[in-house]
Amino acid sequence: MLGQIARRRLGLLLLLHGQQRLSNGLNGVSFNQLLSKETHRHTQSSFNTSSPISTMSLWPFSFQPRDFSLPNSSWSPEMCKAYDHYNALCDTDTENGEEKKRAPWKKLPSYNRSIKYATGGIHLSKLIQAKARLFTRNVKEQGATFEYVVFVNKEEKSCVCVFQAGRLLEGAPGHVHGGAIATMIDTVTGSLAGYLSGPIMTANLNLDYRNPMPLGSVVLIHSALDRIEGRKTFITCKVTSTDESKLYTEATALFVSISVGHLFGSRN
Ligand SMILES: CCCCCCCCCCCCCC(=O)SCCNC(=O)CCNC(=O)[C@H](O)C(C)(C)COP(=O)(O)OP(=O)(O)OC[C@H]1O[C@@H](n2cnc3c(N)ncnc32)[C@H](O)[C@@H]1OP(=O)(O)O
Repeated sequence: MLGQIARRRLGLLLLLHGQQRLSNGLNGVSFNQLLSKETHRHTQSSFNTSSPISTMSLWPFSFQPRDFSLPNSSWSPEMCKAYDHYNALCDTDTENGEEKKRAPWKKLPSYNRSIKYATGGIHLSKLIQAKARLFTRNVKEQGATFEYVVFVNKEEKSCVCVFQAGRLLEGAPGHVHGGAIATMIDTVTGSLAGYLSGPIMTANLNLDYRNPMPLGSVVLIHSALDRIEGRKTFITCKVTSTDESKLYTEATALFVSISVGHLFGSRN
């Protein structure tokens, strides 16, 4: 029984890669209504987290989980500028909540773990490893590691991530570790594949490092759907400077759609 509940919850969570899907679960409340578009308000309100939910509900999140992809004081002016640029391309709401325009761009929210907001009590928590944290969001010090925000263009089936690499990501002296770059590429291409195809796992990731990326720099990670063949979703990716004049890394990735049971050791 608990296994069934966990599988159902995890199925929901794995589907929730996109803001569109997230907003569908908010009882008609647009996710944009929960997010301020003003950078300073983002900075103040993003530290608010909600208290745990003790009762069972079909919705696994509390209403205002902390979104780690909102501006904070560690963001450089270049990071804020890129964020503002893409955020301005997203849907906007009027004051009474009705959408003023429909834009193809959506900002994806980013949590340190989805499970924190699941309900179901102690038994479910044990099943889903309550101490687990998303790798890219597991250092509390802001700006020390991965600062990033992902914007998806649903019409073009592409996305752009604005990424600021913190001082704890050093590889070659003064430059970003290749594994940290690969982590971000996996995260961004995986987010796009999950947004488009539902529950997936990375099957193959190919990287070409073209230029060293200075530590502390802000880059754009552009990802786009190449093709879908049955269970296989192929994504292309390139990492550039914010003015796109410099190419840092190119990549291709293959994601395979999985059943939720795959994560529990079942291949069915
Ligand atoms: C809101 C909450 C969200 C929070 C999330 C935040 C975002 C984070 C996003 C993070 C994202 C990060 C995510 C992560 O980091 S996921 C972690 C890293 N990945 C893994 O651990 C995956 C391990 N591998 C597996 O589990 C299985 O091998 C998979 C599931 C991949 C396939 O096993 P399965 O038994 O299911 O399928 P199959 O073997 O019949 O193959 C099916 C098809 O695929 C083709 N194939 C398979 N492998 C390869 C290969 N290497 N190159 C080329 N092709 C390959 C194969 O030929 C076949 O093609 P065809 O013959 O049908 O044509």
